[in-house]
Amino acid sequence: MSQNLKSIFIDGEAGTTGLGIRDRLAAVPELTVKSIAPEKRKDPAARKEMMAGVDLVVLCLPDDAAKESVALADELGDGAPKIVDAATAHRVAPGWVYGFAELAPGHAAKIANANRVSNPGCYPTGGIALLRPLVDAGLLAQDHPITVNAVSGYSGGGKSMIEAYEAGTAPAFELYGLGLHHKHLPELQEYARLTRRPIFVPSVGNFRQGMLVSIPLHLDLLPGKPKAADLQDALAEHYAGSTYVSVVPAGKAGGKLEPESLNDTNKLELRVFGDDTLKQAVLVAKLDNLGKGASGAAVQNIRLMLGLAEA
Ligand SMILES: NC(=O)C1=CN([C@@H]2O[C@H](COP(=O)(O)OP(=O)(O)OC[C@H]3O[C@@H](n4cnc5c(N)ncnc54)[C@H](OP(=O)(O)O)[C@@H]3O)[C@@H](O)[C@H]2O)C=CC1
Ligand SMILES: CC(=O)N[C@@H](CCC(=O)OP(=O)(O)O)C(=O)O
Repeated sequence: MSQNLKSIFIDGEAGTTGLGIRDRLAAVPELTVKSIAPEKRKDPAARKEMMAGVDLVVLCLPDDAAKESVALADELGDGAPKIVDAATAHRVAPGWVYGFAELAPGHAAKIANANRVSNPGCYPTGGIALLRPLVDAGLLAQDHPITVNAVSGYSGGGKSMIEAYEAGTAPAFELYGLGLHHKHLPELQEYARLTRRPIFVPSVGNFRQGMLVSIPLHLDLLPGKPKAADLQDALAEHYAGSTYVSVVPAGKAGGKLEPESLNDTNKLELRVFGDDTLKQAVLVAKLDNLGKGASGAAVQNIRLMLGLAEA
């Protein structure tokens, strides 16, 4: 085995996101994954010892456990590994870089130079990807009243939701987050650069993985009254040359879109459906909630942070 292999510990390796990252990393010859004995996976001392011996730790844990792991890493001082946190815990926290490499020019370099990177939530990945370039281009006012609707496969809810759907005890389809305080709102608002809190209506359906995030817009309420093509052009310009994010002409979709075609990839597709006569448009992002929405993005960030070329 080469001396130059970089080592990674996945804290929470047995969970949905952890397993997805482990499978993806198995295909990366420059990296080796160090695993903890199953009976010690919740033992803080054993986790700290693992962290001391690796270049990077990925946290695939509930928020409280992720915060505990960061405290354990802090105790290692200069010997602390780099951290990618897949939980929600540090997504708008000071000192952390948000792990959406395509956010803005130069952002991938910020991730590459960071010691602590928070992996984005699945829904915000789609919402921010659609909104941020339009805000940056001046096509969308920061205080515009935005509504984000989304549907996710049930794997987005982790082990317990997967078990409920696979046991047949969960509903075929469900709206949730109707208390208007979904945990993804802070990062969505912050990294889309919105000054007005968006309304976010997520839903989950009886399919394992895949996701659509959609944002309706009245074009005559936007600065300069753009046409749908202007929004598409701005997105296409922002993502030109991107390996994983593409802007797809909506005409090909025939007014319909299903959520599963990007499953098991790290891809994100953006579309602008519109009717200029009606002065209306719907922006839609499609991604795999377990891919670009979780494990795929984590591996993209790990590669950047450990100096590996884009896969
Ligand atoms: N599923 C998804 O699409 C996404 C999830 N995430 C985030 O990733 C994190 C993990 O989610 P997900 O993989 O879905 O969750 P899962 O419930 O599938 O997995 C969580 C894992 O963490 C383990 N765990 C819990 N507490 C501790 C602890 N104190 N020490 C060590 N291990 C612990 C669990 O073990 P046990 O089961 O034995 O309790 C389980 O193996 C969450 O913060 C989630 O928000 C991020 C992006 C997408
Ligand atoms: C269907 C479902 O329940 N989805 C999860 C989000 C999954 C996800 O990606 O959120 P994190 O990245 O923040 O874990 C939810 O809405 O809480």
